[in-house]
Amino acid sequence: MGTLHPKLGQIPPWVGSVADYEDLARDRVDEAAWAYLFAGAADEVTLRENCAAFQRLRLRSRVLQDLTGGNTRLDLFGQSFVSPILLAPVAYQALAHPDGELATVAAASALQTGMVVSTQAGVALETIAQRATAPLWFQLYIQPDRDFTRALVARAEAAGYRALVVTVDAPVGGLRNREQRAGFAMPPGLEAVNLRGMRRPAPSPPPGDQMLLGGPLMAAAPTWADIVRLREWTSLPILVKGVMTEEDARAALDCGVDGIVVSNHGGRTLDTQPATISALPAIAAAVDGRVPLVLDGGIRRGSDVFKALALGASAVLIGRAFMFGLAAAGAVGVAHVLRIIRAELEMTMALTGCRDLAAIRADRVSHAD
Ligand SMILES: Cc1cc2nc3c(=O)[nH]c(=O)nc-3n(C[C@H](O)[C@H](O)[C@H](O)COP(=O)(O)O)c2cc1C
Ligand SMILES: O=C(O)C(=O)c1ccccc1
Repeated sequence: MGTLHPKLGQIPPWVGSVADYEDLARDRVDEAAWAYLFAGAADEVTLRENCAAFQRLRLRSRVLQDLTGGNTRLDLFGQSFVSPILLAPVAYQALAHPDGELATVAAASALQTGMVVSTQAGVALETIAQRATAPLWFQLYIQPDRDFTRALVARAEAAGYRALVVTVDAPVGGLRNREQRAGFAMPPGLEAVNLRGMRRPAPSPPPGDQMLLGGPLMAAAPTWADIVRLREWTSLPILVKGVMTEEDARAALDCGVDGIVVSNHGGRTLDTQPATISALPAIAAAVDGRVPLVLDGGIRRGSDVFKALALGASAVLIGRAFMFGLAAAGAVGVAHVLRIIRAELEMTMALTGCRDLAAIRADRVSHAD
């Protein structure tokens, strides 16, 4: 976590966009933590493409529309949200700012924004819930110890979490060369407190020609059968996070999920996957409105949120965007980033002639030629 930057928390007057917060954050976070927090896998093709693909889309504005009574309200699983922008699950937020998840939940509460809390949070899920006055969802990594996993789900339910977001795209951590080059090591004192007391698989014997496949990690990795079992463990809505193909969207529907998060983990796991916004239309066509879709990856502007909604998402998660705010200025930075993206979304809606989220349809977006 290093030493505190002397200006941590001060926000200069020129800061007005997520990109500005990125500049500020880069200045205020030590290099190794920066590499951990913001790197992508391998050559970072997907990391860049998530953003670039939004920038290739063009808006089609309709003018002189009646915008009376305009709003960004959203109802999902019977829960009401003031905007379709939720905070993505991000592990170990104290790497960005000493207040970590507690700063994020304060900002989410102040702005009535939904927050998805990571299994790998550095603060107990119950403590975060006690601080929250906005809807919380719990991100679940299914653990090798399934009994422990079941107890974790029960804890989240008891603490008042209102949905489970099961991340399925990272049975093994991504290869992040930028992080390796920076020599990142987890600082002492930061741990996955929610997983304390869990049995861990014995370390594997020295491998022969097998390094990963055939080892204990992969043998314990979740499968679709675990999603079916999860359905029996909880009455909470279940979303699977990390779907990038129509085939997997159909498999998720077959398991009875309540929602799908179209995500490539922000380009942190498998590099050279397409941008999420490029994968969305085919997935939306396959799902055909049976469950809501949530998209994350590359959202840095309110116009990106708009494009995701136009192409079939009901809501989006932002990851790095709020983490830039957290790293630069703690809770105030997260709240400011949320205000910025929300204001940009409202302006985009006003200027494209969309009074509410239902008006944001595919005809408002085209591909740049
Ligand atoms: C530092 C960091 C830690 C993350 N930790 C988790 C996690 O614990 N669980 C999870 O499902 N996704 C995790 N993610 C992925 C995010 O939930 C999200 O999918 C991604 O950040 C979206 O892309 P964006 O950062 O471009 O908005 C993490 C992302 C970052 C940048
Ligand atoms: O870094 C990540 O993206 C992530 O999801 C994760 C998973 C396990 C431990 C820490 C972070």
